[in-house]
Amino acid sequence: MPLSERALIERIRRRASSRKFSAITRGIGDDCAVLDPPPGHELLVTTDFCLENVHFRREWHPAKAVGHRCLVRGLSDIAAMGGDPLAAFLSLALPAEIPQKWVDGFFDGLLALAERWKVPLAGGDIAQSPQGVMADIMVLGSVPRGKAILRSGGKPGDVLYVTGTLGLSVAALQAFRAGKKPTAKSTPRHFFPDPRIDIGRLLRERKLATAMIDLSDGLSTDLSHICDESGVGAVVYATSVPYVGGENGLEFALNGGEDYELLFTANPRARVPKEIDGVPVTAIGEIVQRRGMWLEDKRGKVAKLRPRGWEHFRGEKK
Ligand SMILES: Nc1ncnc2c1ncn2[C@@H]1O[C@H](COP(=O)(O)OP(=O)(O)O)[C@@H](O)[C@H]1O
Ligand SMILES: Cc1ncc(C[n+]2csc(CCOP(=O)(O)OP(=O)(O)O)c2C)c(N)n1
Ligand SMILES: [Mg+2]
Repeated sequence: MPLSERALIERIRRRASSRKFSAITRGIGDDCAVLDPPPGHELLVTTDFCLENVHFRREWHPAKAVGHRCLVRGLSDIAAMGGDPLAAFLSLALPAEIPQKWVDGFFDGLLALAERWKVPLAGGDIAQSPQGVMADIMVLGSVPRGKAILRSGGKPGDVLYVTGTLGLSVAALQAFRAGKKPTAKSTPRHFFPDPRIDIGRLLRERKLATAMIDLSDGLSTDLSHICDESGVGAVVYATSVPYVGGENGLEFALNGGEDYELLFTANPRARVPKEIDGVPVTAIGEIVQRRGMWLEDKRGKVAKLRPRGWEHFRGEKK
């Protein structure tokens, strides 16, 4: 059984004290939080569910990793716009039978990541859930007016880039399904992914990216969002996609999901660094005028690339 609603909110309030943040006039404790965004900036707002047995399993994921991954989902969206996070809000529904120890672990993970990126938890809601933990994270961010990097800016001829190494997160899930016990040590990118906020900001500041998205559903599906919004197509070079070997390596990289890396397009003349903050930045393809997506293999053979990443309502499959 968790603490009472009142006691729980008091505990969160104590732990999440947002006094030291200049953008927060009023944090936890009133009807609304009062925010004071930097002058000349626009607000970014994103919200994402984190649901038991959809996004995590209590028997697979330590509470700390669940809290961390919950906040990462929002921070990664802010990164994908080239923005800086301002404040986070958490709506949390807990089943009556959950131990307070689990709840404390969840906040350990969430607040450690919030601290690392200096994002105050400035409000939220608590309710009893009829079944399973349900967390909805909302993150507000800011970006200089008119400078957000949209999904819609891709142009034919642009080069397609991705940060990091893909497919590691889904590989950990597959290991769980096979009865193995992957750990944060063996697969940190699954349990404790770091959001690519600094990279997103640098790409915006240096005007390098023309379009950007974070990889939550999987490269094939998230690339289709860039293509749809930009009104373009794309060719991906299979041999360039950064993944760790293994028979399913490429499949995991293309369709796995929850990589929380950045996928972006850039003008071919843009000087995109090969590495940013120790994270590799790899050219994996190009944007073309013709709508659709194609995968080119090492012999130059081209096949249709379909969006086969994560989709809710398609039944559990990965
Ligand atoms: N229930 C909803 N009501 C309104 N807008 C929604 C809803 N669900 C998703 N959206 C919007 O649809 C767009 C795509 O959502 P989604 O694919 O979940 O993005 P992401 O992968 O960044 O979370 C976003 O602009 C999101 O805000
Ligand atoms: C128990 C469990 N099963 C499956 C997955 C895999 N999974 C769940 S949701 C998802 C995709 C991302 O989630 P979504 O809610 O679509 O995020 P969004 O695109 O809205 O950011 C993946 C790969 C998981 N993380 N945990
Ligand atoms: Mg979403």
